[in-house]
Amino acid sequence: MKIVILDGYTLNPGDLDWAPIKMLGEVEIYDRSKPEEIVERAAGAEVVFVNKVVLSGAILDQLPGLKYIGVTATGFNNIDIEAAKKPGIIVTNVRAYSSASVAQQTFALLLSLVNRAEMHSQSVFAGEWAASADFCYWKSPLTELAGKTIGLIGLGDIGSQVAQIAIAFGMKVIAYRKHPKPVEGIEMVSLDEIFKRSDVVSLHCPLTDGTKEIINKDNLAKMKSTAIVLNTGRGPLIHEADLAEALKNGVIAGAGLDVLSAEPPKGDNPLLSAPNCVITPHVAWATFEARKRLMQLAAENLSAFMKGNPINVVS
Ligand SMILES: NC(=O)C1=CN([C@@H]2O[C@H](COP(=O)(O)OP(=O)(O)OC[C@H]3O[C@@H](n4cnc5c(N)ncnc54)[C@H](OP(=O)(O)O)[C@@H]3O)[C@@H](O)[C@H]2O)C=CC1
Ligand SMILES: O=C(O)C(=O)CO
Repeated sequence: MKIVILDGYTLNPGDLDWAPIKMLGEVEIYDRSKPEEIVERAAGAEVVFVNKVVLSGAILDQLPGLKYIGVTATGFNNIDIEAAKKPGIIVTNVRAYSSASVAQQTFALLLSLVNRAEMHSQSVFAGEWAASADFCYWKSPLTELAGKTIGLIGLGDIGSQVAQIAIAFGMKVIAYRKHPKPVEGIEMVSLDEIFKRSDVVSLHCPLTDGTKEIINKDNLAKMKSTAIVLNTGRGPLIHEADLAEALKNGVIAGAGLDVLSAEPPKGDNPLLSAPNCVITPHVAWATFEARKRLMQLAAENLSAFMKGNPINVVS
């Protein structure tokens, strides 16, 4: 069975072993593939693995031999699922491999906004503490999380772990999800209440037609002027120009983002020059531990498919 990995570099830049997948067939590995390279590279393959390569209907139409797409990620918004269904291509994703890592990064972003450890450290190393008249000083207001309300949009594998950390910080957790059901210690609320009541709004839902640009001018206007938006989900969950304006005009106080609408971003992305905005380059998933699990689970997905009992099929 010919297996083509179209964008393998970010999963395994050299610190992991492809062995779990190599055991399952004849594997061709590409670090990255440009859109115009996909069809030629995947031609004749029954299996392709992609992380962020976009497999549109137009591309899938040109791959008649393809039987299986293994997404080496949780989010699968880069695949045209309806187009894959027509010829019966099975698409699988990998759930929960990085939930702890993403929840950790969510708080890394939040703490970087409310404590500014890096900014203060840079100031100390620039000599400002040595020159200070007082034993302490701060360069930006510091905020205690205990007692604050965090509003989660999405309460699945990642949102649930974020909730546990928030509770450990003494925060009140409110949440909105697609299929609301009671969860101990968390108040389920409407989307409107998330925006109105939260000191921190954190996005943990998939990117779909229903969630695209859920952070927009109208919803930002409902938020407290002291509120923070966190996004470790997908960039297009946010209307970026609206968020940049809101940060500039003090409509909200800050944003911590691990994802942007285009990755890598274009130089003119308005968030790159927005105030009180912390951005990391889509690293939430990328701990060694999570990538190692991802490799193993992606191979297990393919193995189950090859045995005729596919698991983690997305629809
Ligand atoms: N930055 C990074 O490195 C990573 C980012 N991600 C992103 O995080 C997302 C979430 O991952 P994960 O928690 O594992 O996924 P899950 O499928 O476990 O959870 C998704 C949650 O989103 C909710 N949801 C779905 N549609 C809507 C909607 N229209 N409105 C509100 N809530 C909705 C679901 O609701 P319900 O449970 O009621 O159905 C569920 O609670 C992924 O889709 C991916 O895009 C994932 C991994 C790494
Ligand atoms: O797993 C995911 O959804 C990620 O974004 C990491 O590739």
